[in-house]
Amino acid sequence: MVTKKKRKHWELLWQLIRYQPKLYILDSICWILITGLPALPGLIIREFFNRLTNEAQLGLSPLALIALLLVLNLGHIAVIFAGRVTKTQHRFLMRSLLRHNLLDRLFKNPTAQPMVVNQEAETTVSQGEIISYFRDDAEQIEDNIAWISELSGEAIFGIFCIGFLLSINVQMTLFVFLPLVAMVAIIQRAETRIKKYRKASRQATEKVTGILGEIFGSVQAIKVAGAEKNVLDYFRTLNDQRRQTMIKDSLFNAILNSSFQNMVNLGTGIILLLASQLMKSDVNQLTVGDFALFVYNLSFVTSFFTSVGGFMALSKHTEVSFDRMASLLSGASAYTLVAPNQLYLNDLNGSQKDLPAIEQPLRNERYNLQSLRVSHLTYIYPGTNQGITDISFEIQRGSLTVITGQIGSGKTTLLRLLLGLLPKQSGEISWNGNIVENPATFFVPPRSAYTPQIPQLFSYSLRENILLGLSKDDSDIETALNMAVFEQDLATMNESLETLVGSKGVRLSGGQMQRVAAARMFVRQPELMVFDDLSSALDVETELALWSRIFVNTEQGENPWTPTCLVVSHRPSVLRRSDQIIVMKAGRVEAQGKFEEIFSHDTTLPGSYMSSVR
Ligand SMILES: Nc1ncnc2c1ncn2[C@@H]1O[C@H](COP(=O)(O)OP(=O)(O)OP(=O)(O)O)[C@@H](O)[C@H]1O
Repeated sequence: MVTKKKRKHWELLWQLIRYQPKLYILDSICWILITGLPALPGLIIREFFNRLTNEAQLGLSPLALIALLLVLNLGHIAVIFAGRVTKTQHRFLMRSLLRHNLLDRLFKNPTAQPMVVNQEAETTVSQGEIISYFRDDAEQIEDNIAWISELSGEAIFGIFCIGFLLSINVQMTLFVFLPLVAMVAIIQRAETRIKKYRKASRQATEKVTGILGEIFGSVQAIKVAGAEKNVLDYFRTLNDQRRQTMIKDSLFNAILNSSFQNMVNLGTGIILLLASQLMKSDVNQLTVGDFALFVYNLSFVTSFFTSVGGFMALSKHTEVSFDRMASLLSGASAYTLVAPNQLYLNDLNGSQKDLPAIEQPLRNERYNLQSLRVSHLTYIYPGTNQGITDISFEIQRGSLTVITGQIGSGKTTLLRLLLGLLPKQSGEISWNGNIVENPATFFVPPRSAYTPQIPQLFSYSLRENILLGLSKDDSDIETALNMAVFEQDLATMNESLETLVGSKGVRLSGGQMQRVAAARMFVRQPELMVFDDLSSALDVETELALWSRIFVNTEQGENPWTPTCLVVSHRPSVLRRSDQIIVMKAGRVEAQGKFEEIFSHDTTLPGSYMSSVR
């Protein structure tokens, strides 16, 4: 079991390395030279000392040897500079690829809501918590990749130096391996603890970033409730927990690193004692130059072994990071994280590939809505008995269907289920008599568009919020805004379509946000328009004007369009002008039909609800 997991983690790292092989090789060459070039002065030092004892082999003057030393050091500085550039570029690519792939996968979830799978159970991850995955875990994996090329550089010269040591004295060299054996044994024994501490510290960080996100998202609510002290106390508790787990994690790491360092130092001490004995003895005598070279090379070998120890611990942390990121993939393979997707980032020369054109939705007569049928649709929220059960209805082209009912009766759940934003547990949806297999990918423009109860706007201009990458003329945007009854609001805005709406549209009123979101739908001219409770933010006249414009204006002009509307509403005026009403109660359809049929005097609907719509 353990072996399988280990292999998998290495396979993922290998996939990442293969993403940009040329850059990786260039970077590795730089790092081989950065770590390896300092080994060469050892030869010069031996020559220098042997010259003092008249045992030199090359016959170079001391000045020439010093000049050679200088040239080597200048070359070293040059490769350090090049290595920094390649390393930064490569690290950035690795981190970006992981983040891109994780984000791409999250967007593919029907709800685009991050969910983490832990022990078979799925739980949502808040916007604040997700930062820890995108920042800390991606950087951990990036660190591991960076270490591989640095360690390969050290390994090549480590082996080269071991060769030298062996050529000088085999017996002494064997002691070099003792610390390495001990380090491997320690890592094997400490594996569970390394992972446990790292997992706990990541989870604690996740909680802190999570609460920070929630605090900043609800400052007003906290102030209004006078809950500042309680919130800060809770924040402090989470920070204390984080401090404790981080200290454990860092301390354990530091203990491991220092024990590796000390083991290596002890090994070096033993070797030096042995060397002094050999230098004194008649047999196997070392020259002063040999000894100088041995000591010089020994430092490379020992620092390489210390790095190996650190690297083994780092790899365990990387396994934790891969596991954590993979838990967000909703069952997709961990390979999704390392898939070689295009990133469109600047390369080493500063050039960048052109971004792909945004796919413009194509209208296709074949998809024109004639009828939409929903049969026996059911969804119960996991772990609860809330949701909707056995919902059936049919919608005809060009009609207005209103879903109504008391709060919590399942109206939003029904819309979300129909649009594939929740996975249906049973039932069927057919579009023109054909079963819709995957509603999440089917109910998109130009087939369908949706405005949720709380519309999502971005901190861009009005134009960008409406188009979201779509290519349309200003006249189309203005027509859409006009249909959304926004023309008077637009006239008061100095910057017109270039007006910035602020983060999440804070510079707009609730009603303006709703109508901008509606204009976003209209500009796409979808066959089916789904609104979740427009009435909540619009006054009666504005809403009536909006419905009249939808059904009057769309049949005229250059591009006649026959939209079909499915809306949640409680407003009597909308219920009256609808073609069909679906009344929900406790997750089921309580009544269905035209206004007069449903709200006649002998209705069985609850009195309070009846009086609210009459
Ligand atoms: N994510 C969720 N997890 C668990 N239960 C949920 C979830 N979302 C909604 N519910 C429950 O499902 C039921 C239906 O909720 P839904 O939001 O569909 O009602 P609604 O009719 O749209 O309400 P409102 O008129 O207040 O918008 C409610 O009892 C609600 O508490």
